Amino acid sequence: IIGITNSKAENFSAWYQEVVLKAEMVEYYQEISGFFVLRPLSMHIWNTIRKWFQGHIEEMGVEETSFPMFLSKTSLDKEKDHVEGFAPELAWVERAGDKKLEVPVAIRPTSEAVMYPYYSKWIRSHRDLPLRLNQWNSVVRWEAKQTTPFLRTREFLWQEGHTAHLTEEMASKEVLEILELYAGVYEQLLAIPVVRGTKTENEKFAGGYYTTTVEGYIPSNGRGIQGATSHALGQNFSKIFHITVEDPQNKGQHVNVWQNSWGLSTRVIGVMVMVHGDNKGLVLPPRIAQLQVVFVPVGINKNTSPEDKKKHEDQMDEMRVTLKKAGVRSESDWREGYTPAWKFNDWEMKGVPLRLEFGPKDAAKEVVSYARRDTGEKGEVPIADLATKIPELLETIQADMYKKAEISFREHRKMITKWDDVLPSLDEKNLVLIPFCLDGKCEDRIKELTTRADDNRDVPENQKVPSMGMKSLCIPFEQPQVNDLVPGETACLNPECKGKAQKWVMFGRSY
Ligand SMILES: O=C(C[C@H]1NCCC[C@H]1O)Cn1cnc2c(c1=O)CCCC2
Ligand SMILES: [Mg+2]
Repeated sequence: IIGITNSKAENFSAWYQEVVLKAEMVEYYQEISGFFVLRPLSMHIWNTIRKWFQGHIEEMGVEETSFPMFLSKTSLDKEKDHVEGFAPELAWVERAGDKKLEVPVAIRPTSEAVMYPYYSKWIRSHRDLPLRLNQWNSVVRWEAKQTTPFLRTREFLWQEGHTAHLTEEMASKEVLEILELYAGVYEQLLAIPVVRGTKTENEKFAGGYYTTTVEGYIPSNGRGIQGATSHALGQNFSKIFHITVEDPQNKGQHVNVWQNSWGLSTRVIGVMVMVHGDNKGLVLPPRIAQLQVVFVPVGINKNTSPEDKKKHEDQMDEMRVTLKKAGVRSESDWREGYTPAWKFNDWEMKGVPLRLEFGPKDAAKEVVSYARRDTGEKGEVPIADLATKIPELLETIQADMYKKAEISFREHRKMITKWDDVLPSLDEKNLVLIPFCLDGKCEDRIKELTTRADDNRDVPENQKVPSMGMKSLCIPFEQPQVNDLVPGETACLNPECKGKAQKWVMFGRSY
């Protein structure tokens, strides 16, 4: 059978794996587990994101760089505090050919330790600031946990931006500019709403000063997912790597520069699949779809005369040219030996946003029949109006996909003021906003208190009650303006905590 055999609601993880494989997005790399091949459909999405993001950071004055993919043990040991937690994920090269390496080298899991010795060398005067470099590359993190395409892989493509500034103000301004671009990748390209906020002490990048993040929501399981992070590093790394400039305010004094680092990876593609996909397969937002429109000829069969078939083909080619001129990416499916219905299923599985059916009856009426992938809605467009109506329809699809996801996310963000309402709310696939004291120990306890002892009931997958506890996802920039939380007065929601709530914090089961 073609088409997706797993149901998204019944077995989400099996559905996901099946979709990314059958839609020809990825291939499992059989030779070594945890690695995947990205196929053209995925690379088109990644390249669309890259072009958009690259254009914006160039406007900001960010330049491109490319550093070696290996780092030496010596430079790694320099920042052992922040790396130590990650050491198990480092992949090492010990030998080249049959020669043992004097000093083993690690494959970069991220490039701070590779780049910052050179930041120290290049940044002498405050005139060298701001230094803003970004690189598009891949990194390796030898995950111990189960890997899954796009969401958790041992190698992934990303961009990593690393900047240095004279003052904390200049650095913090950029942190937010970049975060807004990350939100734009999700909201404008992938039709996915995200909540912007700050990570708590427990969840921030340990080597940094503070972390800002865009958080997504997966309706199928009600879990939160980190979308991308923009970190203020403070002066932590410039102290470790001695990146200083003479203070223009008072000569002779040296100040450590203020740094940021920011990253967005191919994980975004996995989020898009999970949020928009359905039981027929992928549903692609038109702005990132390699193929936006597929023409399928109908009503053509062995009784059709060769000249009629030829005429039909020419008309379809003409329509494709019209669409190409209007900036629409389309193909015609003339595959022999497959019924239109078979073709409809195939393109639906691959997520093509809009199908145009064209048969002799349509030709007679000088229309083309359309079917939207997101809603299934059908209709007709006069051939004469293609150049305007089809781009409009694609933008409508993009907007409707976003709207649907935004409503779903908004409806599943619950403000909770009674501790006993937390678990039931999580079990209804919600994220929760709770009055929280911001203390790391309290957060650890909240995770424990909301972890259900797995009683190993052998219930069917979709009734299996998730046992994981809730983590903090972010402190939303947009704090609910209600008086249920008076900072410093309202109690932290954790019943065991004596502390006072400082902020509404979004918690949830998460990836
Ligand atoms: O990578 C970062 C911070 C920063 N790196 C650059 C891009 C933005 C941001 O991700 C955090 N981090 C996550 N994961 C790991 C490391 C690590 O530093 C280092 C060791 C292996 C695993
Ligand atoms: Mg990790």
